[in-house]
Amino acid sequence: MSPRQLIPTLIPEWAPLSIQSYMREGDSDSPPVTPTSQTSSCSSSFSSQKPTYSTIVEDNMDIILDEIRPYVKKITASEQNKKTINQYTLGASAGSGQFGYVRKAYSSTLGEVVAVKIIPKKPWNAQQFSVNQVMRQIQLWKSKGKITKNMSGNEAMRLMNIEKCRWEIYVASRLRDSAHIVQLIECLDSPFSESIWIVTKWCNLGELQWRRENNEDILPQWKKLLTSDCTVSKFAEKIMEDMTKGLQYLYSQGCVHRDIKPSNILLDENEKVAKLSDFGSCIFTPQSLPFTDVNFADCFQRELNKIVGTPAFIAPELCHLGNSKRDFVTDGFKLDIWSLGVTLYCLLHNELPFSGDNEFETYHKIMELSLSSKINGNTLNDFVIKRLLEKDVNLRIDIQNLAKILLCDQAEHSKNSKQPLSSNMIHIRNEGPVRRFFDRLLTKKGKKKHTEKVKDNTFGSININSAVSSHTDEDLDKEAFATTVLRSSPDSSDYCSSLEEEAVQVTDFLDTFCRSSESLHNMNLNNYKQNTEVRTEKSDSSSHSSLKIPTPIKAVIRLKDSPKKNQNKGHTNSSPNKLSFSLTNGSKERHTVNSVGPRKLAHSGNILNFKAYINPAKSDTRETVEDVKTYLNFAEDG
Ligand SMILES: Nc1ncnc2c1ncn2[C@@H]1O[C@H](COP(=O)(O)OP(=O)(O)OP(=O)(O)O)[C@@H](O)[C@H]1O
Repeated sequence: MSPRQLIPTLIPEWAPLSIQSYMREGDSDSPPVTPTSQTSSCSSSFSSQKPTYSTIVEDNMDIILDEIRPYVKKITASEQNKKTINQYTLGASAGSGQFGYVRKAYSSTLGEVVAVKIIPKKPWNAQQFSVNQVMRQIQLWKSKGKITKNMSGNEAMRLMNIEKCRWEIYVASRLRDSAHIVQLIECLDSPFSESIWIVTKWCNLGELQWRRENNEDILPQWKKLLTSDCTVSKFAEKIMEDMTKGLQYLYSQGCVHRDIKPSNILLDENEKVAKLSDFGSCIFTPQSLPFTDVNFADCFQRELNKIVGTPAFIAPELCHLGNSKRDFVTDGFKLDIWSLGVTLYCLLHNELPFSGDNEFETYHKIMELSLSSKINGNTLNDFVIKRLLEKDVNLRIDIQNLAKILLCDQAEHSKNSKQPLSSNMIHIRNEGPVRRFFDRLLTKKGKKKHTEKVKDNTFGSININSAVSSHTDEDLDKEAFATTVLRSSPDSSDYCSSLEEEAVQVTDFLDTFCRSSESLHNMNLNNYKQNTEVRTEKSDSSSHSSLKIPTPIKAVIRLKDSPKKNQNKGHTNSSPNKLSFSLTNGSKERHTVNSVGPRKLAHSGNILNFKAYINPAKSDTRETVEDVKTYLNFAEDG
């Protein structure tokens, strides 16, 4: 009987043989090669490749592994029919994402229902990694001496996918101390398991839904979270409160989420709380990671300027593709504030604020379309539009101020009531701090009716009169905004005296992590949906697929879903499904990319969209080789 083949695992020492054939003899325990210590013996042009956030993380994977080890348990018992695995009895499917599917399960040790996310090690979505990405990764591993022999694309993709899971688990393990984050319980894996199993707390109401037939409809899910007197506005306030707490916690950990949207917010009826989930796009500031690198600050900065997330929720400062305003992002935390603003807007208006026929049109609207016509005198709505959906990143409210403004009443409450305010109680209360905040704001408005220009820091500098009664952006006193948003005003003590004045310090906001699971959202989702066996009724109300890609380059590589491909099935060989290649140098990579050919590329709608976006004056409907080059160059710079 031939021995069972070992499959790579989260914990490398569990399946040493599986990668041994790619490693230099006796090299498996050698320290990681840092970008700066690369030797000139690496013939590939990749040896001089600029370090990125992800390469730095990868170089320090040993440290990441040490951190996640306590959470990774070996699969010791599982049934063939997949009804049980270790102490978990699996139940119904709860939904699926781009990389795996989620099942409800019962934990006999915890005595409670949990969620189990099952991620196949070999990506089931063949488009999760582009050919380009896989080739680069193989070259990188080669240049660092981590592999010596050629590796098949499939094998590389599997290792890349496992590495992506390690990061996601690491992030989740760092974010376990907040009631507003979906908590990681543990992960299961073994050298014989085709999948990685991530166990988290169960959120019985599922992802946040927002689309409804009529604007004033209250969704059943909402009523379960906010049991009494649920209105659209009150529900949105509740989400704002919980998400502010969630983001405040992320900020305290130096973590930028980068994919805040309704489908990444899960609702828990028992705790009456909304929680943030899906940490695959998260990045930590260099200061908050347990390793250093001389290039880290720069790489973080570059990573922050990549388009990662979900197009409709991406902040305007990221949408300046291909022009001088790129590299605009220095404060990653404000990207999340914007996305929260979009989420709240969806709840309040039952529509996306910015939505185009393709991602580039969406970006254009995000940058150019004013929401001033949506200012309607509703305090919450106007606050969201003026402060969270402020296009100028310098004027947008930051998380410290948002938390200070919205949550200070809660701190006062706990101080005054002497009653310990458990997190559950906070959420069960009908009159949450946000409600009281807005009520108070309205009262204040009445009191200050005659004040010319109210410098009221309850709103972190918002001009109360204009926030409540004016209907245009022009009425905003931006200068007052800027000064009060950017510094913490002593006047705010009036309402926030019980709060710690100092937010947790994150020394600077440079840089990022290059997510290895880059994907172009539309193509990915379609393809994935075709591939997956698990079909669940995923609410259309909130499902917007993430763009886990710094650039649109995947459209070049992924021809699978292009109109041309549909007409002519002869392109299957260019599909990443069929990846089986090995590379020795960068020029060959170019060849491979070019061999896809401009003619075929001309059928990728995304290139045309990209072209129109970069140069709206040119209205031709055909791509030239130059267009493709521009596209690739842009992607390379991404
Ligand atoms: N802890 C949980 N409790 C309850 N339901 C969950 C939980 N985690 C996930 N789900 C359900 O499973 C679905 C899929 O979750 P998953 O995290 O795999 O994907 P996603 O976040 O929607 O997408 P992607 O990972 O592609 O960005 C969710 O939309 C949600 O409905």
